[in-house]
Amino acid sequence: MRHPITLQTLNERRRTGQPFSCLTAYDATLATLAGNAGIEVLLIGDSLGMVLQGHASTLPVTLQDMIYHTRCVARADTTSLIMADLPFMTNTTTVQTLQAAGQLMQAGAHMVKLEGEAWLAETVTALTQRGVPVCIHMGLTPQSVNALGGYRVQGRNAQQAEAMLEAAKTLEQAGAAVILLECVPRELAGRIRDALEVPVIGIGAGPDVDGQILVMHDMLGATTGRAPRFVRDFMADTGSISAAFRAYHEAVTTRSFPSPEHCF
Ligand SMILES: Nc1nc(=O)c2c([nH]1)NC[C@@H]1CN(c3ccc(C(=O)N[C@@H](CCC(=O)O)C(=O)O)cc3)CN21
Ligand SMILES: CC(C)C(=O)C(=O)O
Ligand SMILES: [Mg+2]
Repeated sequence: MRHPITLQTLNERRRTGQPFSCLTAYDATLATLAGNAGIEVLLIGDSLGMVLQGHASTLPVTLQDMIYHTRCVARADTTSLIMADLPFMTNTTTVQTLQAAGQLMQAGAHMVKLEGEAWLAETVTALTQRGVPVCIHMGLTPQSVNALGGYRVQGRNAQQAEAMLEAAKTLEQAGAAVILLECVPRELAGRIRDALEVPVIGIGAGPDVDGQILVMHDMLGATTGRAPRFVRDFMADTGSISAAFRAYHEAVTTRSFPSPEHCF
């Protein structure tokens, strides 16, 4: 029997300096192929609002949408760790967040991911106390695209960088099991990683973190419009979906992805 990937696996990878790979997945077939290629973490991302549903942002995605896709991925024949995003505005109170997270866990997630910063500390503790491991998504948080004024790199000035570092420490103290950093300067991501004990996953955050994640469609070359700078098309030099997944896993675990052109 194959051993499942757990939080303990990710902690061990962090401790031994062996990066792990993560990918979004929204359906059972591609989740199975990604798991077979060795991808350690499968995220049911609310990016599905854009890549599956055709919306211009992730805001229209509902909890029911996330539950449906989590069920689909959870039926995959895989030992990967399954993480599910809490969609926009399902975190207005701690009670609401607990209920929404409970539904995602019952749909088959092993942990949940929430976008936000230090103001989430109390909610993180409440989830953790009830047996729901939490990943906090910081930096560019796409559910706040209207407040941020676009999909822009975050933490570029010293004051913002210090605030993000302090928030990450607060959230770790509150019980966060994993931190995910999106679109932050490479140097800041490395500093945050070194200040924490939990695994740090990056997307557009450079190589000095413990894991990497991409949206599956992007790494298969299926981006419509201009791809973000941090994307590499692994289909271009492989030619099959399974080979692209294997190439991505290999590039992440050997730290050949991301390279400087994918960083800020
Ligand atoms: N297909 C897809 N890929 C993603 O990575 C993704 C989604 N959809 N949907 C939800 C969010 C939106 N994301 C995005 C979208 C665009 C940029 C982007 O174009 N960023 C600029 C940075 C500009 C700057 O401040 O320097 C870039 O050039 O990469 C980044 C993240 C990440 N997520
Ligand atoms: C880009 C990743 C980190 C995400 O949150 C998503 O796919 O929704
Ligand atoms: Mg998301």
